Amino acid sequence: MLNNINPLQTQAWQKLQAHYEKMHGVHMKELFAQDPMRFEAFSLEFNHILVDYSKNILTDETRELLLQLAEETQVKAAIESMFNGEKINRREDRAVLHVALRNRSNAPMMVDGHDVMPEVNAVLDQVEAFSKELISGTWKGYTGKAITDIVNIGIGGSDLGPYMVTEALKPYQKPHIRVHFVSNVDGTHIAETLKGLNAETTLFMVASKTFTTQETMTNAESARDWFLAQAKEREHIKKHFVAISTNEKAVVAFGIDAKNMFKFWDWVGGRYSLWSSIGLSIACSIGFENYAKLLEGAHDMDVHFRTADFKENIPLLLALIGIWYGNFFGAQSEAILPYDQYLHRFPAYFQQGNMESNGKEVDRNGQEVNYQTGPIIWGEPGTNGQHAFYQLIHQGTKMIPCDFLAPAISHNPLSDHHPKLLANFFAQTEALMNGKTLEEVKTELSAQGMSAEAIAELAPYKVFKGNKPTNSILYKKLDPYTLGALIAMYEHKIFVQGVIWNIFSFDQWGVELGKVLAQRVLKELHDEAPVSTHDASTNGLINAYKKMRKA
Ligand SMILES: O=P(O)(O)OC[C@H]1O[C@@H](O)[C@@H](O)[C@@H](O)[C@@H]1O
Repeated sequence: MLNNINPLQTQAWQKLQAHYEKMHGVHMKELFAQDPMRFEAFSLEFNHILVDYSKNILTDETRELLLQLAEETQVKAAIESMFNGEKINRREDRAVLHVALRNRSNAPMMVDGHDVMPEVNAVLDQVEAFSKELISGTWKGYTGKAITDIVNIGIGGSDLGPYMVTEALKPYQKPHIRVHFVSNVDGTHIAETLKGLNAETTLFMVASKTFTTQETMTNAESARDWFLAQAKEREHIKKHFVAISTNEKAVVAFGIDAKNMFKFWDWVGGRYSLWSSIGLSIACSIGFENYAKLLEGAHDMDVHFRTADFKENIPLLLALIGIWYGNFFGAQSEAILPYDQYLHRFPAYFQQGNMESNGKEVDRNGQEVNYQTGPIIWGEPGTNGQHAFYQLIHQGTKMIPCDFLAPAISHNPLSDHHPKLLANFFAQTEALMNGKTLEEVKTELSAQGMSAEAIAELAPYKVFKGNKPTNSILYKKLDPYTLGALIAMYEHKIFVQGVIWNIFSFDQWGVELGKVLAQRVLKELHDEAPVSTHDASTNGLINAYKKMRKA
């Protein structure tokens, strides 16, 4: 079971607090100057993924104390509880076993005393068979034509994962199958997606764990209307709609053949579900063999996470570094900056992964925490971000620890693009670390022939303090295996942080409020009469909306 330890009560926390007093004035430049082996001491490798965490404000002692924090908060036992299928999602009384979905060793994984692997494998077989039929064109639409376009309809975990992965693995996509994602209840999303599609050759995947989510069901109904406007017969739905869900009753009620339902289980959290049949769109886009490699990469990272010594445990160390900045330096956010265009949805994916998991203020005793929990996650691909928001990272008043990710080999080695991209990747972390002193700026400006007066005026603006922490994650090539490993790495980082913060990472009660409120307001929007049931602002806005629509 999970511990119930307030991290502030640990000895390690007290020691880290004292250690922080020593460390917060230290410049990383000094740490590099003191230790020529710093890169070797603070970097790790995992199957063609190099994680360099040496550009952080930490020493051996910091690492030891952080590792002690992980010991004292019983992270090891928590990892075992997850892998052993214990109900660590306690407020929903569920196990947390997405690791079973990618358990390529096939060793038994137990939930409620039974091995889930046979069911997991059965659904994977179903995914494999279906994706093969679809890709080979054996699966035919209602007029006998092969499918050319897949539309995945889902939101949150039923959208972000498959969308991110299919974008990331575009080089592996089967060219004759296009995949589209519709998530927003804004009718524009589905309307624009359906433009140019042909009902005869389009297959909809309605992806929803609950099969009750308003956005998804509304989009699915509109997709069905669009389809039936052309196909006419309801009977044809079964050739063009499949469902991915845990709710068979609702799937059948929608008109989807139970045979075309791909199930998963309540022990798979939405934001951890791309490894389940929610990954069907991925398998149909890149082929099952590639999807299996994605699972394999994640599985190998799982094994690393479960078995590696803490000092060499990549997800664990990344988690501890995050805690070091969030809880001691007061950093509010973390940026994920992929120097890999294919990963353009990766930050958005982990925005949900991280913020829905660890955006919690109540601990495992039901008490409000008196320390910081989950960070704000954001980011955009480099080099675009450099020309947009890096200014604040370099010279703003906030500390923003950044993860830089990049492939050594590009899928698109056009002329000098990749060396230029990677030059930026290396230069940025170096600049963020070193900064530029006033002296350096002055020397530079005077070499340009500037007058002493002009230098005095301009120089302060050109100073970079540096000492901005970064992790550099350099991988050989973005293939399915590597992507699987990278995703699992971040998932486990989030898990460790939740354990240490003594919060429940696998529920998401905070999302529920909006759903309930929107239902109430929706009823009022269907009525023409002005409303007076809310606060003055909300009443004013709703009534203005009603008036604008009439005018
Ligand atoms: O897959 P369904 O059930 O449609 O849920 C979709 C999403 O809904 C949100 O409210 C959250 O709870 C997410 O974790 C979830 O992924």
